[in-house]
Amino acid sequence: MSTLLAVDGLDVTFDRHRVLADLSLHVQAGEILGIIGETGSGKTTLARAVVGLSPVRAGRITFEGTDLTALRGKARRAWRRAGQVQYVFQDPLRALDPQHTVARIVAEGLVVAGTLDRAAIDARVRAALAQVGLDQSLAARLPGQISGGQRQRVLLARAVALQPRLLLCDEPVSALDASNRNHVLRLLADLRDRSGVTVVVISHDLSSLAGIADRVAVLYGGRLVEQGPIGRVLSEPRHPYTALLTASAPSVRREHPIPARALRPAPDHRPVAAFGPDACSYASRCPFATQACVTAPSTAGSEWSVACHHADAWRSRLAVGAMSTRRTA
Ligand SMILES: Nc1ncnc2c1ncn2[C@@H]1O[C@H](COP(=O)(O)OP(=O)(O)OP(=O)(O)O)[C@@H](O)[C@H]1O
Repeated sequence: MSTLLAVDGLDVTFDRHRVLADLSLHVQAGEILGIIGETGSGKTTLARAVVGLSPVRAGRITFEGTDLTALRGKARRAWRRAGQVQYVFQDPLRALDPQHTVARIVAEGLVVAGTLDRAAIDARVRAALAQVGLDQSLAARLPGQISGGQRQRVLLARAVALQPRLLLCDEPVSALDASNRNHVLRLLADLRDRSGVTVVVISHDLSSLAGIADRVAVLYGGRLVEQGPIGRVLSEPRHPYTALLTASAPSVRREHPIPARALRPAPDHRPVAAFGPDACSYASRCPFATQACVTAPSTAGSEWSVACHHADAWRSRLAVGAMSTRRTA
């Protein structure tokens, strides 16, 4: 597989608050990459940086060899209009103009791109609706006249109409009930399988990603703490935060034997050092942190990488009592 999107050493700062710190992540062509992390960890900021909506202070974002962070003015607008990367917003109701019909919404990007005539645009809209499993009869409806699951599909149809190379889906199922959630996740996998589009799915719910992603990247406090093939990461996490996430997710918990309790600091736990802005982002919450963690660890490994000074040792320090599985985690 070749690298489609490369993020290297990315720093994003809002009003002196460093939201992403030295973040590097590569997305391979044709894969589904899940990005997981708790609220505020920087997932949306990362996706928005890729489409030029976050203030990048340092680092590079390269898409198929084009340095997006260096694009300015006309070149930037032309690249955007071409629609190679589509960001699918988190909240369908807010992202859809309530006054526009579904057909007009799905056609929007094609009209802006200006490369197709009306008949070709209409054909693309029909194809996009079919691709996301929406009946053509919905084309004349307004967003307020369709269900939440259908609205999410309209957002996807608007994105796929542009035949993008990369779809960045921000929490695509968080507003949906369980059955709609599965449908939309399945749909993303189908889109990838049928058209070869590369998909990045952002979620704070590991269970949503477990069934569809090839690889997963774990963010904590604006830093990448682990990334690798999803099956291996879930069954044998190398970062204590990933281990806690997997232990806390009911659908994946059975795959790995450490109870969540063993991965949280004991009530009498005192951090060993004052952890400043250069420390490991997880240090103050980590039961295994030591003086070494006052500096952020670099990510080691390529196919499966982890940013933890104690990646090879923390398991041996798990308290034996806390490993008992008799009490629920
Ligand atoms: N425009 C902004 N101005 C100031 N701070 C911002 C802005 N956008 C995001 N932040 C801050 O950046 C941090 C990361 O936010 P972000 O939305 O990227 O997190 P997230 O992981 O996507 O969270 P969630 O799962 O809740 O969507 C938060 O502390 C947030 O308050």
